[in-house]
Amino acid sequence: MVGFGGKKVHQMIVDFGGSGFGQVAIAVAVSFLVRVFSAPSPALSPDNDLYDSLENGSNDAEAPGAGKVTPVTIRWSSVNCCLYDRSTRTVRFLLRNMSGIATPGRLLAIMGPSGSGKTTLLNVLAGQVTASPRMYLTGHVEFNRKPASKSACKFAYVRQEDLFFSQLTVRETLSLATELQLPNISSAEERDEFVNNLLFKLGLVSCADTRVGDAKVRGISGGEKKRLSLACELLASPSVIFADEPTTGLDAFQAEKVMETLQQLAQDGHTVICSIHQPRGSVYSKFDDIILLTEGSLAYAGPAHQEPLTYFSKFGYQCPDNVNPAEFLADLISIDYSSAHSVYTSRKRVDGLIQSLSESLSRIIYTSQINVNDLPNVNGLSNSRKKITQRAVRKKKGTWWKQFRLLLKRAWMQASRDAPTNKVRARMSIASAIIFGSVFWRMGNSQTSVQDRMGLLQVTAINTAMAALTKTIGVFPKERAIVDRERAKGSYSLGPYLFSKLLAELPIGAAFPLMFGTVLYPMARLHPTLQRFGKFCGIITMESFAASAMGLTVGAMVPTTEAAMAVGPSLMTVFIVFGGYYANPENTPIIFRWIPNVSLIRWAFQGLSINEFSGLQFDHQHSFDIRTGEQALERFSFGKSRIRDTVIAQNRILLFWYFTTYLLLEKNKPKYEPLQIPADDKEPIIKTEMLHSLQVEQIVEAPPVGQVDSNQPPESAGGDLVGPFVLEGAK
Ligand SMILES: Nc1ncnc2c1ncn2[C@@H]1O[C@H](COP(=O)(O)OP(=O)(O)OP(=O)(O)O)[C@@H](O)[C@H]1O
Repeated sequence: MVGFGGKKVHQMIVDFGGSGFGQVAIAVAVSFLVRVFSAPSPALSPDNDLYDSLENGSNDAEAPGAGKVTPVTIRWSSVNCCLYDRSTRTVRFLLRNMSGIATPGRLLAIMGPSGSGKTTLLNVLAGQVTASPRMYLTGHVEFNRKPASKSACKFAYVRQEDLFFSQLTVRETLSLATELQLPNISSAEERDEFVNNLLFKLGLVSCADTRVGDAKVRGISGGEKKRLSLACELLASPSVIFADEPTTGLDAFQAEKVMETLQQLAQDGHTVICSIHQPRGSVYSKFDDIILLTEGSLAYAGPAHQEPLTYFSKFGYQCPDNVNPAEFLADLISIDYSSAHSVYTSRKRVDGLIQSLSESLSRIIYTSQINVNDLPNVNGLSNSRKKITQRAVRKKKGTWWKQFRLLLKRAWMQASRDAPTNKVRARMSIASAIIFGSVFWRMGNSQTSVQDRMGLLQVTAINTAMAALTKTIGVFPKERAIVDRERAKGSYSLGPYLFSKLLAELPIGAAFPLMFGTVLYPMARLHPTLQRFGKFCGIITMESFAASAMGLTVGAMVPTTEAAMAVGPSLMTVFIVFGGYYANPENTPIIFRWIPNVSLIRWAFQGLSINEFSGLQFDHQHSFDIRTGEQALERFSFGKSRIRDTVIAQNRILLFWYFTTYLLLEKNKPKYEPLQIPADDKEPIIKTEMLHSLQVEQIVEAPPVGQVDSNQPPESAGGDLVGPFVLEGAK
């Protein structure tokens, strides 16, 4: 049997496990530690096949950091995405009969009004449609003529929301991401050169040493954040780059810079697909191909520039001179909701365009072939990068310790540099100590001081726990989104992440309870010895960490900060009620009697009480008066307890919450909807369970394609259609 601190493990279990909870906590803690200390676990990847295959690598794909860009052509056809609405019992088509192609070396923009399905299409192509029982996805998506589920190519997905650790500089962000994702670049010089090249390529040199920043502290600009997102995604040398509305929220200059970067990446051999709402003229001119979407259907797909204008002019829609083509196209495919008449006419126009395109797509003319040999096969990241990549890069993640070291460094930078948050926490700790100290000013040894002391120790336990809990749930859901993204890339495992987080936050997390104790202790004149003061601070520090760990669990359980803010304090209220002061468990129904054993407030209160009351003498007049601190402890059923019990219990609780966080993060990792192969390409399939609850006529299509008045000129355009699509390979 393994010895632990001079004791046998089984003996410790017996010691801890006086209660059932003790044994369960030991069991989960041991399995947690076993898991955490075991060899690095495989990267966690989303549950879809495409992602799995990307993660596992294949013959075609290079290992991370390989630097070579394998040219990838993406084709998709008959893609339908339906959403079932239980309340109205209708099915809505978010995407209807989508087909298209994206080729290496070209920048494809998906344009359309808000809600037209741009992000949904991008997600389908990236295999990242969030799984939902109400969603159904059918169609074919191929990467280099292999079904997406079987192909293996590396792709990057730059999402609308840029998420970073706000206290790191641009260079530090990239450097740490490089170390985590490309552990085989071991020399610091090589890594620096690699990062410098990325900074140069993405136009981030001028802000390389600026902190990313957040809402509290201004950092780099929105455009620079977007380019930093791109730089982080480029580390893995992706063949395909998806960018969801990369210009949203940026001014015209920044938007242009971002689009210039994407254009450059396309010219370097990547297949670049971005969604964009309504670009200005100079941005539009950078697109090689465009897809126009309206209400989930295709209105145009093919080359950009003049071609769409020529195409629509055949239906009588001429783009006036000096009008931004992107604005003209956006207006053409939008429904005008300003009046009933405008809705009618614009819908008729849009339906006609959709109908015309769906007819012409069945006769697609493949006018050009992309010769992949003409494309640069290395994405221009400099000779050093090529040099680095010529080495066989086999390993995907660093060792457990390397991951731990890097994550610890990052967590420490984030925690120690966050001056605004730390200042607020310090002020709050001191302010609450002053308030409590003023209320319980210089307590004496009278009989009434027994109650005062108990009250003060209880509010101290509650205040410490609430402060730590709210701080954690305020920031963790956002951090979790970053961690989910990084883990999906296979950068690291959960064990080193959680461990490094705990360790990095120890010194700073301990500072605030210490400040609180230093101010409160003399003000309230608690048990006046240095040793008791040390124990007081130790107990509340430990409680603060246990409450933080509980905050992590709440943050991992619910999707947003708002939800966490609702759940966390409610859960804590239960522990407050059973905190040792308000309710005596022996008087509560038997089903609640276990709660005090898991209440971090109760354990803190118990420890603080023992620390305070042991050895105290009280003034007394009557025989029933409390004479000693020990008698006071007896009244609260703490007579036989020791401070050691608190220490053990708080550690047990902390481990329990960390373990639960681990499980929840594993369980709640993003899951994606698989793409079903349609039985009949012409008809979208609807999940059987949806059909069971539907009348056929209740299937609503958005938009109703083909209900067009044949007398109207644009919709009647017939045999002379220009096949707007340029697809590779067919003749
Ligand atoms: N998981 C989902 N559940 C419910 N509705 C959804 C879901 N995904 C997409 N939708 C709906 O599908 C439509 C298309 O959404 P999508 O985000 O693809 O549009 P978009 O063109 O990217 O819009 P925007 O330009 O405003 O970002 C929207 O009406 C959206 O509400």
